[in-house]
Amino acid sequence: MEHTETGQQHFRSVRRALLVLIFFCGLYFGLSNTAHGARLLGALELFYAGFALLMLWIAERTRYLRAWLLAFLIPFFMIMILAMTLPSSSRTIFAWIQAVPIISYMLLGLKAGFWMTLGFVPLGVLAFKYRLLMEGEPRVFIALTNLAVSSLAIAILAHVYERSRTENEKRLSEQARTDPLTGLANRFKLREVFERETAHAMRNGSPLSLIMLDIDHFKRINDTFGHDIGDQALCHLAALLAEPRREVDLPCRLGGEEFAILLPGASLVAATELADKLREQLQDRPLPLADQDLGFSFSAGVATLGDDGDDLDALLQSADWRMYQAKHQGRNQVVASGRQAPEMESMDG
Ligand SMILES: Nc1nc2c(ncn2[C@@H]2O[C@H](COP(=O)(O)OP(=O)(O)OP(=O)(O)O)[C@@H](O)[C@H]2O)c(=O)[nH]1
Repeated sequence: MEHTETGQQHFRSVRRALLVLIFFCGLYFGLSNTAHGARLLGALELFYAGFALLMLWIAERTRYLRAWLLAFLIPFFMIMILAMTLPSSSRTIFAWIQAVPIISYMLLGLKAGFWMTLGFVPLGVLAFKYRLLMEGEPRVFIALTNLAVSSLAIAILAHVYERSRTENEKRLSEQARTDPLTGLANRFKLREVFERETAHAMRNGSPLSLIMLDIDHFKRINDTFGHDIGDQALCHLAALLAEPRREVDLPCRLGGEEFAILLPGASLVAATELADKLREQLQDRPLPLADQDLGFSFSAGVATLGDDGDDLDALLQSADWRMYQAKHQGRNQVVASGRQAPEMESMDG
């Protein structure tokens, strides 16, 4: 199941609604069955009304929600099917078979929803057949077909709905992590990947470095050639940064004409060499325009995990300071040493 913020909110609202519904149904049927003498069934239904209330409370607190939901739903469906086979229960109880796919997909998501539906809907249909035969129903086939086909239709709809919902959510979540102009990752994704890669680097004692780069005199490009050509220059550089190297490298656009590349496994020296190589490649590869080639350059600062800080902000700060140092020294160059992030300086000094 997706774990985006919107996905979590959707899942939470659906879960609350279904659990509240199960609570009220359990309460109503529990009381009514008890009043009509079906004490065991009534007691089980009242128990489940209480369990649904407890689940509402647990769901907000547990780290093992999926396991709790399975522990809630599997006996719930088993009791439902057991109730169907009892001669004392009303035959209309079989309408609940159709709720199995909805409850399963909405509470458990696509995969677990599919397996729960596949397990319990046929069981419910079999229970219905048993009940019809027990009661000497003359038109068993047509009654069974009605229940099986309507349950299948609901199962298919629940599956298609849940699949397209998760796909849409995935697409939206990808969009939120992508810079719309260049198609590179944005700051949000950089932070996400940084957290993951830092944990990995610290576990394995491997290096991790960051290059930050900024196009030189970009305002001049905009002013001279227009904003559209400025955008083309940004995309041109983005394409160069995105050229395949190692799969773990993450080029991203931080905003405006500022870019960064996260380099898991790369030392400061290796990252500096890469920044310099990219700088030379950009010089050899100007942006082709209709009547001329537009050459431009960038200045870059490089920082590395550990020596320049342990979090992204510290690394960005060091790399940013060095990048501006490169600008002051005449632009079109890479700086990999000099002032560190303030907390690192105070540790050193
Ligand atoms: N075309 C285009 N321009 C942008 C975009 N985002 C920011 N800019 C422009 O980028 C320019 C940045 O200019 P400055 O910050 O002065 O930097 P610079 O001209 O590159 O000068 P130095 O960094 O000192 O070399 C501004 O003119 C912004 O309007 C964008 O998405 N597209």
